[in-house]
Amino acid sequence: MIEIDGLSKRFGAVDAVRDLTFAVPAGRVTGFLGPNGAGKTTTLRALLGLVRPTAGAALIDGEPYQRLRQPRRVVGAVLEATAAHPGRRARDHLRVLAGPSGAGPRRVEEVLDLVGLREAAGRRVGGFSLGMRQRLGLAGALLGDPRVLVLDEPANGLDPEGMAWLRGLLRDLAGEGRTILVSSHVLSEVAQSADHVVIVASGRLRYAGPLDGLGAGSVVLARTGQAERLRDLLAGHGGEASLEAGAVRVRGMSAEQVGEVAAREGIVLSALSEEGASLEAAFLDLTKDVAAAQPAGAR
Ligand SMILES: Nc1ncnc2c1ncn2[C@@H]1O[C@H](COP(=O)(O)OP(=O)(O)OP(=O)(O)O)[C@@H](O)[C@H]1O
Repeated sequence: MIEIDGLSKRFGAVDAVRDLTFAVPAGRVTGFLGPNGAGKTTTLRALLGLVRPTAGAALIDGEPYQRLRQPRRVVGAVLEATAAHPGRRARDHLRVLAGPSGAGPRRVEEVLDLVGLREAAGRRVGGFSLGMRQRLGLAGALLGDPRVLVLDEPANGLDPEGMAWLRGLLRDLAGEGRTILVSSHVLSEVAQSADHVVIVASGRLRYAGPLDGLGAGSVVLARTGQAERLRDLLAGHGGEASLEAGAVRVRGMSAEQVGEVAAREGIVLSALSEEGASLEAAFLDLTKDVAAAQPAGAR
């Protein structure tokens, strides 16, 4: 179980993460999503004790990373796929890593099998493709057989077959009751394996919950000369309504319900439409103000 509790991190003038709170449940794959610069890597680094929070805490099984007794058995992480020495052979790289995690040579062979690198185990890492380095990083993270897995953009460099393999592996690992947090800036990448998502933008939380709750509820657009009045009425009926160029945009109500409220109140509608919100559209909607809000060169 991972808990991010009121986490903030400031780098000079940049608020990389602002008062972020969410939990990552065990037994599921959780996608950690947000556009570039949203604060995902900073959050993951705080979770692994690599960044000191300005405020708040990032906890694994109730403890900050520094206080875990056997950290490599509790959490496995891949933050950068290129961390291995290029001159070292894949198997040797894992054997060196295995030392501190207490894993023996047999475990090294097991993780090589798990990530599909057995054939390439005797080759130097410098000649590996990005996808192979991702697999090697994952093998290293799995050495200690950790209950919690934290992966930063693990799909980078994987071909479609590699992505399908990764999805299967993550699902299997979650099925064993592990806590799996996977970051990505592309929703479609995690949508097929994650059942839970956390979305951040500009360092702030935008959504945390089940993936199917994200696209749930389509958006209704009602065009009328009395947009402000309709908006206020709909808000009174539990709809989340906002004005948009002579129209009211509504979440949380069907087109039929919006039409009924308008008819009852004698408001004439010139158009009424309902857009089924796709996951991608919901994601873009939740993060849309970011590009405009972020000064050029902030990254
Ligand atoms: N060590 C640092 N020093 C200064 N600023 C930093 C540092 N690390 C991150 N930042 C800034 O904090 C913000 C959040 O960065 P972060 O890398 O956490 O985002 P991200 O969501 O992981 O983005 P990406 O998907 O591009 O990796 C960015 O504006 C970034 O420039």
